[in-house]
Amino acid sequence: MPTFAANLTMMFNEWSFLDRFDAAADAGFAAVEYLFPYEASPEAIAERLTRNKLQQALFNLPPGDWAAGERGIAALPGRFDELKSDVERALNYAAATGVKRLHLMAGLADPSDAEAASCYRRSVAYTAARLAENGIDLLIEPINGRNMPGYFLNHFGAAERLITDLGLPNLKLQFDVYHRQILHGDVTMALRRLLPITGHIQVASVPSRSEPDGEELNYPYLFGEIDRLDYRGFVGCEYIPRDRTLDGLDWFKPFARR
Ligand SMILES: O=C(O)C(=O)[C@@H](O)CO
Ligand SMILES: [Mg+2]
Repeated sequence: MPTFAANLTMMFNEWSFLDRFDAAADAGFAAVEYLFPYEASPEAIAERLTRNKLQQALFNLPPGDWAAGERGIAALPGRFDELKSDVERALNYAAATGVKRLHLMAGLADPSDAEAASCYRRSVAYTAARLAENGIDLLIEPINGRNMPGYFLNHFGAAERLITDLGLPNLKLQFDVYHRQILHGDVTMALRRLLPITGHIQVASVPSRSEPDGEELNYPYLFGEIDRLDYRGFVGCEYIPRDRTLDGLDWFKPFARR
């Protein structure tokens, strides 16, 4: 049975950020993820995790100036020093939360730009090495251009090539089924082939990015496939509830912690 992590950036928005931990645990989740922890203190997050016996599945390294439209800095020339201090900041939260995987966002840049490609490679290699010293995996995630126009890492093949080329044991793929379906389709065959390099899976319905309970993808089949593949990691529920979060959890009831 997959271990689902509630995505607290998208789900449980009826509560304040820290109260979402309690709400997710009350709803039966054993793990949580979110985009960014940085507006709360590491200690406050750690306290909520402990109080609710929750595992921290994932969060992202700092993404640059998100409010100004940045979506990561790894592929952006001239930002390497900032990236290095971002890695230390994320490691501080990782130590407090016990998370074992972090996602590095690439940023908005032309994937065919040689300078961006070289910056990205250097940033990924540096971050993976620094995280390895702390027993943490680094994830990279292809993101579709409808949700994030101009995002550098917009192809599963490009992510796979970089992971294979660098050959770093703690560099892995964040396989977001929603992005995969929009970018390329062929979800099941891709899961089978890419599972050995996959460090985290995320789910949402396509096209609405809401509960994984219908529309274009057959999630009961895909959850079964994830089990048949003997995937031992987390499945992040990175979806925007159609209405109130608790009203949309019928799909999750068979998996809830009791
Ligand atoms: O957008 C996604 O998909 C993610 O997983 C985020 O971490 C990046 O915005
Ligand atoms: Mg995702």
